[in-house]
Amino acid sequence: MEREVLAREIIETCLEMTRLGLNQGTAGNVSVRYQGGMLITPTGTPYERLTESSIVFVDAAGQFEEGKIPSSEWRFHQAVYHTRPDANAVVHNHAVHCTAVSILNRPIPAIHYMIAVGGGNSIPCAPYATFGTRQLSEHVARAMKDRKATLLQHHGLIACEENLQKALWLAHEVEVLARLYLTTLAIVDPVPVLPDEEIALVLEKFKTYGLRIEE
Ligand SMILES: C[C@H](O)[C@@H](O)[C@@H](O)C(=O)COP(=O)(O)O
Ligand SMILES: [Zn+2]
Repeated sequence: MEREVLAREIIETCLEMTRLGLNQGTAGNVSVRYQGGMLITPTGTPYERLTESSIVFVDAAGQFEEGKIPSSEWRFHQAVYHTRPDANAVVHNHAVHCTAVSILNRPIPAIHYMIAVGGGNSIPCAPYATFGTRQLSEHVARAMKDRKATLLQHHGLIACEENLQKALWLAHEVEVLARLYLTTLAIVDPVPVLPDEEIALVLEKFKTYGLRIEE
């Protein structure tokens, strides 16, 4: 796809993320895999101010275009693309319920069968490291080796998918799971969970069932 079209899709994804209540201020960032590297949102820029020319190309070596500064988190986006060849889009946000669970430093367990959207029986919580660091990107790579989403301790959420629409959809689903988890956790701890065999069955069914949107 042409760079300008992808840049517009990135901006639409950012704006939709805010409309869905998944983000606030300049928190979060969005990227797509592009020409061996990625196209990514610039650092510290309110989404409503973004234009196609604000989007930054970062190459495989981590070099970026002159005169533009990519998201401070380009390293963990790059780590996801290395770790997950199936991912073409990455979304990061500070959604309130995901971030609240991350502060408790807990994975989201199999409280609902939709946990399988993340590729397993839990949404993990990657250990804390300062934002923008190589250490954080290493934690992300480890957590997302066998998952499409992870919480970031004391920080937020990352989700990846084959395209931007699906990555945003996944981020929204995980936020719903986090909300369900916190709601039930206020009543009982540990929260009842589905057995691994049931999640394995749902994972199998999800191979042919999922979000259907026209490209
Ligand atoms: C401090 C940053 O907000 C950090 O939380 C980062 O992870 C983020 O969400 C937005 O940073 P960028 O504007 O640099 O993408
Ligand atoms: Zn962040």
